Amino acid sequence: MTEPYLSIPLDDQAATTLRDSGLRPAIVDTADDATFDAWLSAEARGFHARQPSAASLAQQRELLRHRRTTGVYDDSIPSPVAPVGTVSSWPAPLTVPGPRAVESWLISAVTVAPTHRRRRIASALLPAELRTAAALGIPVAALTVSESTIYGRWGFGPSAFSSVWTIDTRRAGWVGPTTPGRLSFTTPAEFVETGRSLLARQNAARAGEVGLSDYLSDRTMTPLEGAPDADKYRLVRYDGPDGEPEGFVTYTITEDDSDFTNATLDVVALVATTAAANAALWRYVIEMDLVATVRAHTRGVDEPLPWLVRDIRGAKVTNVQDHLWTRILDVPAALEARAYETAGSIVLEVDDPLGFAAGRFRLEVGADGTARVQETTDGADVSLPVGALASVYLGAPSVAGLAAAGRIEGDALALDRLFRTAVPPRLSSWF
Ligand SMILES: CC(=O)SCCNC(=O)CCNC(=O)[C@H](O)C(C)(C)COP(=O)(O)OP(=O)(O)OC[C@H]1O[C@@H](n2cnc3c(N)ncnc32)[C@H](O)[C@@H]1OP(=O)(O)O
Repeated sequence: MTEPYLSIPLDDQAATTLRDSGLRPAIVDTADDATFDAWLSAEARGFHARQPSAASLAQQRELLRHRRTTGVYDDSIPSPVAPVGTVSSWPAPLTVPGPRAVESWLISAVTVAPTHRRRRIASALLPAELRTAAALGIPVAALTVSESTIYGRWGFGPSAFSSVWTIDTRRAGWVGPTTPGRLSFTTPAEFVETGRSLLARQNAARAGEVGLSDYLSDRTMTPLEGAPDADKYRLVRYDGPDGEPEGFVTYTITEDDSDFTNATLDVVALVATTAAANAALWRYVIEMDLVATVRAHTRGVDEPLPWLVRDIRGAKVTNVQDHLWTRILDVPAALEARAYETAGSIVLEVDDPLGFAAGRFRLEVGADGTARVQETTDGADVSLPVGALASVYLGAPSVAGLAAAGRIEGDALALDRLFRTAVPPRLSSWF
């Protein structure tokens, strides 16, 4: 049986707008290899990536067929087979504070050919994705972004930030705990099912993470066709003292030909379902012989590394940036889906020019942290645009900054007390 999200037709409004501009939007038949290959190649071109090889196209066809795939075609150009606009989307659970899960609409592969940029193609496609998600009854949309200046205009807000680390291994030194488990090399072939289930467990336990498709899970363990350094991938698992798997790290090492002791280790993914696994895997990479520098990206902003090393300045955060962006489409469903760490009541006035989330809502949180949300005519305690609501939705400490910027008006402290969580949200993958 076809999933409802795959059979839902093209959004009428976007189709009309694009046709009025001489373009032809279409849902791509991902079972048709030639059409799908042209779409995949156009997407790669849109991100300035290499033209995918035949092997890469075959792999992507296999792994990405489950996505709702949209192309925008310009039949007036000499080679109209390649779309001039692309987007793909699919439903997945988003972990919210509790931890609990809310159904979300993940949007990816948003590209417009440089030859057709700034003709409002993305402006037709993005609201169409939101209407499609709303029609499916999905209360939240989410994406990871190439640029942080694009999606705010459609009501998205940055909801989880990520950090990049550069560790001088000799300076940092290890003072973290000695862990009771066991490390060993493995291979994607023997570990993939275990790895997938570790990722699922890790991600279900942390607000901001999403449920990963096999494609997204597997690329944390095994390089995709054509990935640079594919032959350098190493995969090490950590099993607890009872022999149960608790995490893994995938990494590459690049040697310095002029100095054997100056190699750089790049962490592809470090996945942990326990604090012991997190510590053991960090220790493993930091204490690697011949490695002077360890680099890791897409970590949480609360990574415990500074407390695990002897010299805090040997483990530097070299970047913190917005990573997960969410868009609330149904305020009661989204806010009721998460848990809250304190009881209370607040009336929110939400401004949403696209209409999905606009209104005034009373959020009442009981002693057990469960919320009830209803439309109300009571006076608002707080007024905010839908993008600001997205930025506080998952518990990030963003209220004060948004209030300072004038984007949250009213009792910001009360909002912060209710929404903020002790552990900030994190998304440790790209989609
Ligand atoms: C979830 C993801 O896939 S993230 C990946 C996003 N894609 C990329 O980065 C690939 C390279 N960029 C592109 O393909 C295109 O520039 C896109 C998709 C970002 C925008 O497509 P376009 O069709 O040119 O955008 P469109 O003409 O609809 O412009 C809409 C608005 O966004 C603005 N805008 C478009 N691109 C950008 C940008 N890169 N940065 C900031 N603003 C932008 C436009 O100025 C316009 O603003 P306005 O509504 O205030 O007038």
